[in-house]
Amino acid sequence: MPIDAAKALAAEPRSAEIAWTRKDVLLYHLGIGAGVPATDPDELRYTLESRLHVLPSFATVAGAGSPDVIGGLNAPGVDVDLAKVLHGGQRVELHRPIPVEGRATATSRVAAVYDKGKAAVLVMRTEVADAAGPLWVNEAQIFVRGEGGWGGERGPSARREPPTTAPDKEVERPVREDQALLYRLSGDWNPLHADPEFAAGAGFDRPILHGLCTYGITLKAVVDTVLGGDVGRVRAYGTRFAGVVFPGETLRIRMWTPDDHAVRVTVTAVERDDAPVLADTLVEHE
Ligand SMILES: CCCCCCC[C@@H](O)CC(=O)SCCNC(=O)CCNC(=O)[C@H](O)C(C)(C)COP(=O)(O)OP(=O)(O)OC[C@H]1O[C@@H](n2cnc3c(N)ncnc32)[C@H](O)[C@@H]1OP(=O)(O)O
Repeated sequence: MPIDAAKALAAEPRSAEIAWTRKDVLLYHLGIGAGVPATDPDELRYTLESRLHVLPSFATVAGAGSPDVIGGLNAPGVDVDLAKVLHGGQRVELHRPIPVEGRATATSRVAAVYDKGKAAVLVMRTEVADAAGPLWVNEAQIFVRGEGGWGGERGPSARREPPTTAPDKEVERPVREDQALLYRLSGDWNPLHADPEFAAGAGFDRPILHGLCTYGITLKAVVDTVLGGDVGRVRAYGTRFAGVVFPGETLRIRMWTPDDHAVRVTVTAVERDDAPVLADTLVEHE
């Protein structure tokens, strides 16, 4: 059985030591499109080690590749075909700003397994702490096509309507043709994002962008547009991946600021009649 929900949920949390350097942070920032224009002082805080601040979505890649971290798919009771996997959603909660380099312990477990009939949704939760205390919590929702139907709990519904009022801010962000090739160097080597044959086997005309790359591009746009470029103001950031992005497309990022502590966001693909890309997206901030 590819997903044994009972076994996955009963498994003890697993811990792994993770570490990251300024170089990892710089590479991540380039992978989500930072540094354009290269000499813009506002960009240098993402690209120059002497001025470096860490975009909080770096939490999703810090320590990526560490074999004991089950935030990826190596969890007990989970044995799925990578070609059936899509990233369904992501939430990061920050306890404090992420240091530009660090060592920490990541503790991961499968927090929920939902049976959507034609698909399964796995919820992977990872808590990260260093010697000074808790740093962040990651929760990833992983959508596994063709794996439902065992009679399990259906879980919450993802269907919600976007805001109907005009946004307070709107920006466009072009996605480079080689964005996924850069982004994957931060640790997600899934061939779905680079290998045309693998992508075709998964049902796509060409490789698609990592969901977490769109996630990072969007958070940077919100921080730069609404939060005065201050990454330290972000408290939490959640989204649902509502549709694929192809490298080379343009993202339209719309922002609503209903109060002093939240930014609601939608992201659409401009060249495909504003097809939804990110939905149910909220940045909570100071
Ligand atoms: C650490 C992190 C580990 C990362 C692992 C992943 C590795 C990465 O390399 C992989 C990626 O980056 S993939 C790229 C990013 N993701 C995407 O592009 C997915 C985009 N979304 C889609 O294609 C569809 O919304 C799709 C296909 C997701 C759903 O569309 P439909 O099949 O049409 O579903 P629908 O009929 O609308 O709904 C069926 C039930 O599922 C729930 N649901 C829908 N979208 C969801 C989503 N995104 N996440 C979670 N649940 C979702 C619906 O609510 C519905 O359930 P219910 O009937 O109970 O409401």
